[in-house]
Amino acid sequence: MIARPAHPGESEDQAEAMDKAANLIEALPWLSRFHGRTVVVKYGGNAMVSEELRVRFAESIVFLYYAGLRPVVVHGGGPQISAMLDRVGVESTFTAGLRVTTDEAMDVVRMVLTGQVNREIVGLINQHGPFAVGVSGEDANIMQAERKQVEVDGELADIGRVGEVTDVTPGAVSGLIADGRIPVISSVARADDGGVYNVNADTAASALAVALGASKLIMLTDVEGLFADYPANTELISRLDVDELRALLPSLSSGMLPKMEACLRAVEGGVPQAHIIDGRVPHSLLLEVFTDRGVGTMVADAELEAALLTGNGGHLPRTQRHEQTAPTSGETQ
Ligand SMILES: Nc1ncnc2c1ncn2[C@@H]1O[C@H](COP(=O)(O)OP(=O)(O)O)[C@@H](O)[C@H]1O
Ligand SMILES: CC(=O)N[C@@H](CCC(=O)OP(=O)(O)O)C(=O)O
Repeated sequence: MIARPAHPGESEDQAEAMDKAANLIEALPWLSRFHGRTVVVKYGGNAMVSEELRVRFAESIVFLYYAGLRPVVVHGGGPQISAMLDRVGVESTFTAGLRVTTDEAMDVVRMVLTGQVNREIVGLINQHGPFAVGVSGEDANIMQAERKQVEVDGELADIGRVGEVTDVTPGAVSGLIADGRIPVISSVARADDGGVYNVNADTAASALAVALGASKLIMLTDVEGLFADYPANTELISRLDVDELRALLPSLSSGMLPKMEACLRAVEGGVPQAHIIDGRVPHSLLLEVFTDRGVGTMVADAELEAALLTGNGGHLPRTQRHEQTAPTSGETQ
């Protein structure tokens, strides 16, 4: 199928070939900008619900790798954990978008994330070559955590074995990257007392992106991006800066709260761009990295972003491509 009618004197085959070439060459400035850069990709459980999506995701990661970027995958698996908890008859609830994790539930979380989901992602990537190495956030003390305290209606609530990342030791991950591998990391961490903690995968990805000095954090989920006034209004917010995001945070709920907090922390921690994209769209990752329009919601720091793009002939379409700005918090709920 061709994207435009053939010009006079041009065959449909020629028109199709020209379109393909134009699509490829559109990637050139982005290839040059992100060559050799570390990109942390958070793969959410809702974006891995079909075999087709998982296979396409692995292809996108390998494409980034061959294109000269250094992808690091940090994955969740919330729906997969919930399904296993159901199967073994352990109840679980969520508070502020986080799973209340009993000791019993923690065993299941660890088994599903590190033993099942991690293995599957590694296996799919390695269909293309010996690239992916799976690790848990516990390995080599990559992620250390302490028990997280959450405030609910002005009171501190105990949500069990949920970890707040206190420290990231990225050496083992950097070593894998330097060895030409693609690290695939599950969001489980250990605390000083030796206890194992369940870390929200958005939070884990953000902490790793900061510690690795990543150029981008990209989170795949099951919506187009951040909606202005969910669920009443599903108008996509394409771009927002950290001040706009700070103002918006108190109005956010469920899964989007940890996600947007994670974006904020990443950008505050020096990552120039953090994105929420629709993981249900095959290869949305490639559309985000390699096309001028991008997709989803981008949180960016203008100064860091300009520095990231410096040295590329002053061509800054990425700062202009997300034209819509965020509403103020008063407009959102
Ligand atoms: N403002 C919002 N914009 C978009 N999605 C929202 C918003 N508020 C809550 N959500 C919910 O957040 C979900 C994504 O978070 P989550 O289920 O934790 O995904 P993942 O498993 O990918 O981390 C969406 O499916 C949607 O139901
Ligand atoms: C504390 C907490 O909520 N941990 C998450 C970890 C997995 C995760 O974050 O998975 P998604 O990215 O698919 O949501 C959980 O138990 O579901």
